[in-house]
Amino acid sequence: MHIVADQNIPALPELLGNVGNLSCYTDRTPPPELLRTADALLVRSITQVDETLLQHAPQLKFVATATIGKEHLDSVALAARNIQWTNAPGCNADSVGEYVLAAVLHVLREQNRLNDVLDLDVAIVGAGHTGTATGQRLAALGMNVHYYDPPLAEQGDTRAHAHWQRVLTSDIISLHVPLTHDGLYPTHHLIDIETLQSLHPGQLLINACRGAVVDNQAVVRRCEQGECPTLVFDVFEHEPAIDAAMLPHLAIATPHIAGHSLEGKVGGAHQVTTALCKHFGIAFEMSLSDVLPSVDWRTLGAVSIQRLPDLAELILSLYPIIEDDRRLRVDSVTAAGFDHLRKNYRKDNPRRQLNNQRIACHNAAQVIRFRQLGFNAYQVC
Ligand SMILES: NC(=O)C1=CN([C@@H]2O[C@H](COP(=O)(O)OP(=O)(O)OC[C@H]3O[C@@H](n4cnc5c(N)ncnc54)[C@H](O)[C@@H]3O)[C@@H](O)[C@H]2O)C=CC1
Ligand SMILES: O=C(O)C(=O)[C@H](O)COP(=O)(O)O
Repeated sequence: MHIVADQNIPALPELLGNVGNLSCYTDRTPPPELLRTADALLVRSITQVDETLLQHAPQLKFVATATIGKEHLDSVALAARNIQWTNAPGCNADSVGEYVLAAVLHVLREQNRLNDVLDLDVAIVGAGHTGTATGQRLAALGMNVHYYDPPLAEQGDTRAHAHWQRVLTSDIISLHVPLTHDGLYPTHHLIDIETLQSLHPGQLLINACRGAVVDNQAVVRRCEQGECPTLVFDVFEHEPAIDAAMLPHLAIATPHIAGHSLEGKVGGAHQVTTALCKHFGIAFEMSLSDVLPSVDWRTLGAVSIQRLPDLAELILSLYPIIEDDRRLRVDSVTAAGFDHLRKNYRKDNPRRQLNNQRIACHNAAQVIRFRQLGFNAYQVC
């Protein structure tokens, strides 16, 4: 079997072992000479799998994306050729949760508002894998988290509501929806100029889902009026050709790396390998921990969860999100620079998740809160 894969999907040589011959491509689109003999194709979110690509792949039987997002796969074109496909649901949800946690702590610290957390309302827009991972962490800080998700509310999910006005009046609004253009609740330009006009400087809007969920031109227009909300964007319309005019208005801007912890990326690779083997009827028994590089465990004494400055200091020392912002502003405002930064994201020092940090706690309540934040917490006598 010939498997063609994006070179930036980690651990594939170990995972695929003897499953087939692996060829990797480095650009956004795999070259036709590789596609010609491909039986399976493994991609990331930057590869458009559409009729143009499929025309070059007459033998293709299976496509998987090692990402949560799947709008880059043309399901109609794939179905027309009877090609099975899948994404990797939830693979990097904890990574996104940690990204938003770090972003919120950074912004509140800069604004001298860390002591206000118990008064802050958080609207999570989209209560799926990434929204839930994010909401859990912000609730652990003591914030009042609610979930706006009309499709889930309709299905009777009691966590979810459908009150957009409640979103607009929240102190923090964090977006976690797929990019959709049709259906009852399309998300393309969900945040438009009208919405942006209604937000004020005390509010924080975070986009770590897809760029086009927010109208980027409207952001520039809104910010030029002044008195705009604080903005944190990991994703942009028209990536990798982002609108540089937006950057000065963003408190944190990063190159679509919210899901790029090593655990998130290797998790995606593991999920697509499992799906590929299942599709072709091949036995596959490797677990994620077989391929995830181990870390040197560190045991930290629990900082008091009530002392937010200490907790913020700890989390931001483990994931200094502002370094990702600086790299984008310095290196990557061109399309080539943006892509380069993503491909080489922390190559020498991969971002590891907080569950690699052991926290010694003195009571059960502390253990629960630290675990909700994502740490590997345990109780000492
Ligand atoms: N920046 C990054 O690195 C990453 C970005 N993403 C993006 O985040 C998106 C969400 O990921 P997950 O939470 O894992 O997806 P999910 O499929 O688990 O959850 C999405 C939720 O959004 C809800 N939803 C759909 N339309 C909505 C609307 N108009 N208003 C409110 N809620 C709506 C759905 O009912 C669902 O519960 C992905 O589709 C992907 O595009 C995901 C991972 C990493
Ligand atoms: O999972 C998703 O959806 C994402 O957006 C990824 O985390 C980032 O995309 P890739 O860089 O992995 O294509």
